[in-house]
Amino acid sequence: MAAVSTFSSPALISGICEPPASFSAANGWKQALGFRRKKKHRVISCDYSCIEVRDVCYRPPGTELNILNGVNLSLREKSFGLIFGKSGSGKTTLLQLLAGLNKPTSGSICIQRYEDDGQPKADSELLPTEKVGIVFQFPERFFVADNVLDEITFGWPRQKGSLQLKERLTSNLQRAFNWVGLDSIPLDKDPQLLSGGYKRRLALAIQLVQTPDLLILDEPLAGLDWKARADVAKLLKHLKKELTLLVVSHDLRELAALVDQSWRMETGGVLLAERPPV
Ligand SMILES: Nc1ncnc2c1ncn2[C@@H]1O[C@H](COP(=O)(O)OP(=O)(O)OP(=O)(O)O)[C@@H](O)[C@H]1O
Repeated sequence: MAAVSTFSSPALISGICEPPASFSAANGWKQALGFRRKKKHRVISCDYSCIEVRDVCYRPPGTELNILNGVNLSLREKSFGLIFGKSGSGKTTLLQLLAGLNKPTSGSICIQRYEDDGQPKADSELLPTEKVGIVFQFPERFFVADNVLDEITFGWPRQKGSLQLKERLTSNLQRAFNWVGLDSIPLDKDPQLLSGGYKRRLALAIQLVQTPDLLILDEPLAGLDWKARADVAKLLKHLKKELTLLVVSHDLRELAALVDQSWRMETGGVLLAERPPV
């Protein structure tokens, strides 16, 4: 499976510049042939993409009540989005829709590209779920292997024909370990013997190996001591330079400084743009 980035590349800078005067003089033949000096022209393109949740409602199959009611949000690439709100308001339900674990009852979840002046560029595309990573609350409870290497490669393809994909994942692995600061941990260490903070780093690395464009985190600081919480928050600050992060959390104080956009989920599954109350 080829990794195709659905997000726009970093700002492109292209320019058509005149050569220096001395160079032009040496090329007098241009004038002889009637070439005109081109006006200096520099184009800086800063088009960007947003993940957009559009009017999404969700009602679990066989139930009578919507958990989410007309949810809208737009999160710019390589930014940090935070959703907070009361327990039971529907935050995790929304994350599950974004990760493709359930389908909205109505509405859509898309990638929309924009020109640098904010005008939409062509039609939006549905968000490809293979470009979304999700780290659940207390991810260490789902560790299955007895060493770090087996844990991180647990979901990798086992078929013989998937050599190319495995090679790509292996090269991603080193980068993911560097990103999360796991490079000093022996690969044969039992994941259950890692500290709380390092277990979270491992859970992040497992997702980062797949090079997601959007990484979703449900309560990434829950259950950690103050030092590990500070370390994971610092790591998330670093990660948002590389990819888009959408986080559900009650730990607003630690995360407030990272937030680019935030929303409160109200009881009844309504989402309102709001700064975290810290
Ligand atoms: N499959 C389901 N069927 C019926 N109700 C459900 C289902 N899944 C979730 N709910 C209900 O939907 C509501 C929202 O749940 P959700 O887990 O999304 O809330 P939350 O905001 O993430 O809560 P918390 O902050 O406690 O994690 C809850 O009342 C929950 O009981």
